[in-house]
Amino acid sequence: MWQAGGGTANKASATRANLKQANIKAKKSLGQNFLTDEAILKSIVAAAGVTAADVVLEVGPGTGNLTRCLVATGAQVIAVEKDDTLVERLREEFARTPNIELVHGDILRVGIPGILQQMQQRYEQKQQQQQQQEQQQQPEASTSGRGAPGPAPAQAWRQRPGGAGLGSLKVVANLPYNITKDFLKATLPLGGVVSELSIMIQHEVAERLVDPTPSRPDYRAMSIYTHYYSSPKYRLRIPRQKYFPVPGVDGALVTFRLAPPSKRPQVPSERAFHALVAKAFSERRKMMRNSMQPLYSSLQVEAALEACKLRRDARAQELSVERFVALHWALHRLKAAAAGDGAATQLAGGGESGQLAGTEPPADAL
Ligand SMILES: C[S@@+](CC[C@H](N)C(=O)[O-])C[C@H]1O[C@@H](n2cnc3c(N)ncnc32)[C@H](O)[C@@H]1O
Repeated sequence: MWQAGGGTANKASATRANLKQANIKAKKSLGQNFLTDEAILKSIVAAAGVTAADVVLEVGPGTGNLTRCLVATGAQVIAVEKDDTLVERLREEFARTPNIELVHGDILRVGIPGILQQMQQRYEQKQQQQQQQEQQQQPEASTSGRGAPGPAPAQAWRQRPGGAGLGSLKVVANLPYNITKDFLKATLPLGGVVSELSIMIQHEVAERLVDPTPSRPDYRAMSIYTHYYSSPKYRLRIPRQKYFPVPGVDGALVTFRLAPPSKRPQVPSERAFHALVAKAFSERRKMMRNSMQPLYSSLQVEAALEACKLRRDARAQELSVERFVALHWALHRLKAAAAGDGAATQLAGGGESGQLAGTEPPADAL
């Protein structure tokens, strides 16, 4: 167990000494830069608005510095760690802490829906065990006057508002920088399951993601993706010296309030919409009428731009989320008119069957 850990006391500043004593080297491949400033850790928890009523998912608890602060709020914490050695240490430290569930795994592989499923299974297993215990103890309890045993730890998280975390789950994480984009791509569309993400990301990336102003030199498809699914806010800059080992860049805390599906801009098909945006930005210097094939012909793009009162020579970086939405509808209507109503319904159907064939955004287009 970490010398300075245990209970709710946090000694993040002792991280370096603890790692050295345990002969553990921070792994660059897992983005292991641990936050060592207790005041900043507390500010993060405060900015995330974590209370005892919350269910919180932490990605990458690492040496437990942020985890201890989250646990101390009384919230039910689910912490997912990929590193074999660190997860064992965390298991030792939190063995007797009722409001935390540790999961050994890769968040990008398991995903948040997978984690919630695991929690549900753990809950059901513990419930079964509890029932068996109750049956065994019944004769004794009736003679000694003792009541049934208290709730199993996993039961506590289920009893929170939002049941099994649905709709109210908060994600708080000092994310490894190398998974930021993949994590956001997978998690931003989970509004309705997750209410808010409060995550530490690279300062420059944070500045870029929160600013929805078209024509910035670093305005790109990921900006549209982020603002389509969420309202992001830059909360706090974190100097690089507050981490161990010290990374080459500053960090920043950003909160993303996720929009549930009913509150997002309505489009004929979300996948087709993001494919359109990715394609438009894939050759950002080109006019869109020249960069959209094979999804749309130049003539279709020109007609749609005109219908949206946009210039015929418009480029992707000039368009806001709202204008992309309008363009998507205009293109959809043009295609539908050309193909007839039956095809229009297919095109707009949503879900797997409602997508345009071959329109999956390229992995790095965002
Ligand atoms: C930047 S450190 C943050 C550690 C700690 N939360 C802190 O603030 O000091 C990132 C943590 O995420 C873990 N990690 C890296 N990739 C992961 C993944 N794909 N799934 C889950 N954990 C991951 C690392 O092992 C490391 O513990």
